[in-house]
Amino acid sequence: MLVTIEGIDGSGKSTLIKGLIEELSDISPVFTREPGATWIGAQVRRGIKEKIDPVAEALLFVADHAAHLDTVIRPALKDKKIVISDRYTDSRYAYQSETLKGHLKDPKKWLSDIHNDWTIIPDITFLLVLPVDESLKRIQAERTDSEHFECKSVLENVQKNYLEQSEKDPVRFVIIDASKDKDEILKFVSEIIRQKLSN
Ligand SMILES: Nc1ncnc2c1ncn2[C@@H]1O[C@H](COP(=O)(O)OP(=O)(O)O)[C@@H](O)[C@H]1O
Ligand SMILES: Cc1cn([C@H]2C[C@H](O)[C@@H](COP(=O)(O)OP(=O)(O)O)O2)c(=O)[nH]c1=O
Repeated sequence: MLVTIEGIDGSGKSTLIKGLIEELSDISPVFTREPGATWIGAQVRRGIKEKIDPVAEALLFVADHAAHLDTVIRPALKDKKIVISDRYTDSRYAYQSETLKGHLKDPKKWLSDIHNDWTIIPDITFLLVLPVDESLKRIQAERTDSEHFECKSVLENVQKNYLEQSEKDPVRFVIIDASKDKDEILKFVSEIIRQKLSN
């Protein structure tokens, strides 16, 4: 089973994942992430830092996804493992629909077409939703250097793109009010994963 955790920067994904590692230790899921589970992911981070061309950056994210499927996701699913990924394809649709604006005629169509034949759709996606001002406050509280995605206007549209995605696939998406207490979110998410497993 493939579970993905999505949301804008600062929405609480890493915190939730840290909690799930403990909460779900009895069912030993494979925890992974995008970008970064593969060596290509390391180049993606370099690309973000160096503010490379948005099309090049998008293609690096897609290449990282292809390598991630090949080296982590497919083998784990084949072993009947539960896979939980911190970010996945919905991040691409949400963020690169923004960054590719003005560079491609129809970024959303391009992003959908480029994944279509080969990506693996998650079984369930938890989307952490939070007012952008709150997420920026959380990020500023803990980080010195911010990435080019981490600004109000971009994150407002990124969150809109996420919600648009969730409306297209209401069965797969579970919307989480990320302003709730982290332990309450953790309890809710781990219970849903267990329920889904027992179905
Ligand atoms: N439910 C929550 N309520 C309040 N603060 C939170 C909550 N979840 C995470 N945080 C804090 O917000 C900041 C960003 O959380 P993080 O999990 O790193 O977000 P993300 O991985 O989505 O960028 C951290 O300082 C974290 O402690
Ligand atoms: C996976 C992915 C991430 N991103 C962005 C989201 C983040 O701002 C940045 C780095 O991701 P990440 O390391 O998850 O940062 P954070 O912990 O702040 O969420 O890359 C994309 O733009 N497209 C993608 O496909």
